[in-house]
Amino acid sequence: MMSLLRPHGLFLPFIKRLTDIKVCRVKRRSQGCTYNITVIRHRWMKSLGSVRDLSSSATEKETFDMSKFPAERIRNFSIIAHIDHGKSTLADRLLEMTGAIAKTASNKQVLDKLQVERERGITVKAQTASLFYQHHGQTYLLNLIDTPGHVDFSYEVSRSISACQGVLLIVDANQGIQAQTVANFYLAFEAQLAIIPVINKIDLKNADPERVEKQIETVFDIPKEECIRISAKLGTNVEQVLQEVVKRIPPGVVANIALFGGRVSRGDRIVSAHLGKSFEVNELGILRPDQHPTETLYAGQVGYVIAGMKEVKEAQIGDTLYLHKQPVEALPGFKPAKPMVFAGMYPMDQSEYTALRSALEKLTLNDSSVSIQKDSSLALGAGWRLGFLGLLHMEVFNQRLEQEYNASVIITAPTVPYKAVLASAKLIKEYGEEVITIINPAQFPDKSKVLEYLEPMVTGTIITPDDFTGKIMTLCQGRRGIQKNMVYIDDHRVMMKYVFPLNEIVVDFYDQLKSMSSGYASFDYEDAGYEAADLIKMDFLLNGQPVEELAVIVHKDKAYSSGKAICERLSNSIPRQMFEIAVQAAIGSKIIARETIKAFRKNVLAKCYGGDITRKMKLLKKQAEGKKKMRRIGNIDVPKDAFISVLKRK
Ligand SMILES: Nc1nc2c(ncn2[C@@H]2O[C@H](COP(=O)(O)OP(=O)(O)OP(=O)(O)O)[C@@H](O)[C@H]2O)c(=O)[nH]1
Repeated sequence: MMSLLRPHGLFLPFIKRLTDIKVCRVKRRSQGCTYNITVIRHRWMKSLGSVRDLSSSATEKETFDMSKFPAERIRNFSIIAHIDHGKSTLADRLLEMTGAIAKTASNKQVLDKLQVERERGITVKAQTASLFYQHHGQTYLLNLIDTPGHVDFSYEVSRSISACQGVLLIVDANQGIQAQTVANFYLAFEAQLAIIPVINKIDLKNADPERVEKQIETVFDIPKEECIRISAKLGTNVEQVLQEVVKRIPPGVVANIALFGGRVSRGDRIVSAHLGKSFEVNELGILRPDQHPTETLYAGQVGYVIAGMKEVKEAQIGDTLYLHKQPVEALPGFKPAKPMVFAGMYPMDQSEYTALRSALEKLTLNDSSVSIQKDSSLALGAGWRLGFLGLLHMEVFNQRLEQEYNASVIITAPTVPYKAVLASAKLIKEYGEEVITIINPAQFPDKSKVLEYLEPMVTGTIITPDDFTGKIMTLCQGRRGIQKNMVYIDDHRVMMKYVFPLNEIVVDFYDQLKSMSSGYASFDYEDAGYEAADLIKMDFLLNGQPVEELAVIVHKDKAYSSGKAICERLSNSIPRQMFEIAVQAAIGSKIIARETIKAFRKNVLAKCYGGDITRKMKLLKKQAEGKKKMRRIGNIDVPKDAFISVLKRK
């Protein structure tokens, strides 16, 4: 009975791993046994009503009697794959076939709920849905957790994976195994999950499922007989997928036991072990994928709970919740997501500060992987320093701010978390620690204070058709990459492993890799610790004034080339103004590069001779609107995108 707390059981990892679906854990002691109940707080779904309304398409809202599902009829599984290999499409088909949603065109990609997800066609947030599936006269409860495909969100993937006992590993029948397929496979493999390889898009003209089966045998050592060939789009063989889920994925270890014990009901008081605060359970239920209230959730079941929590801090993922007056020890093993890219965020105009703060609070409520702290800058005023999982994550966050909260912000050049080992006991006392983390170039300590600087490293996996290996190796060397390994995974495809400084790949590496391989190469990376590096801080000056928000930390060997390149990009992105502007790069007091932006007077009324005042007003208004997208630094108008675009190599 006590195996409920096993680290790879349903509850602990599930709670550890889901972000937006607020998962809480309730442990209950009863008759001498400890029971563990998972409840999910799913607040943000409500606010997305405008994006999607399933209430008419889903079956009538009903209250489910969850006590009717013994653990042997529960399967918790996840769909993992490289981006665009068809996870969301398959998830939609599974939802349709189990009647969780109606079969209509408007229900496409039901689990992709965010506007940004629909626009970009990518999944950002892991979603969960409970499916009821009839198999051999029995009803099974299948908890499906959809996952994102992009590297930035692999954190969400590992969250989802740990909640499961099995995964569907989707591989595109045309593209074959890609870098994230490999990364995701290992996540599932290390978690000792049942892995069902599913070859999708067999309807495509160029589909070559046999070649993909061979790759799966070579790379993952899974016999090709275990692969299921499907077309998620047409529904071909999708029924077989559900059957195999029931057959091959074991029921949850924890759920086996939990069913006979603990439960949480509406009206119960639960206490957060993390905060010691108590909350009343106002509502709870399961997800199909809509919220369906139930009176009670029993151990072994997955659902949501709304418990009057008001701030994101009150719903820490990984927290242990227990029933009031029945305290338990908080469960270990919770590891928060680690931001890898930091950037400053400022309102376009200081008058928008309060509105932006409220938007940030709301948005971080459903994306707890974003770290946030107050910051301020001479040029940009009061703002924040935010930490993201990667650059795409940052862009998606920014896009959501604009779309969902109508907020317009300046994001400064992103930086990775560097470290510095301080040189003297006095400094250690002053900073409070021997090794400090630098997430803002403005805090970069001078060389005289430091024994050594350290930079974060990653191990990158690249899979590419062999035509492009030469070019890609040159690209990797240019990014200070060290090759560790190179193998053929079939007749034409090569898998390469490199160790890179994170800084070198975080901004534009993926874009360059894609464009030089005509989109065929794929890339994924994982944390590889820190290494000593010769780092310096480089400042940029506009008309002789250093602009702190433009400062970057670079490797010494690259200082001159990147200083020159950034000056060029800045001079291209700052529009001509009524006076000449000097753009300079400096290390300490030494100027190492310079560009000049020529003066230019744009008189928008020049063509408006005489008369029509309304036309004049219109032109002036248009000019004023253009200016709104600029931020004045000193007397220079700088476009809001200049800060981030300076780091993007063309
Ligand atoms: N021809 C064909 N196209 C498919 C099939 N399954 C998915 N697609 C298409 O492939 C594209 C990507 O599918 P998605 O389901 O969005 O892929 P995904 O893996 O969820 O993507 P991310 O969420 O961004 O990781 C879409 O244009 C789908 O219509 C299939 O079986 N056959």
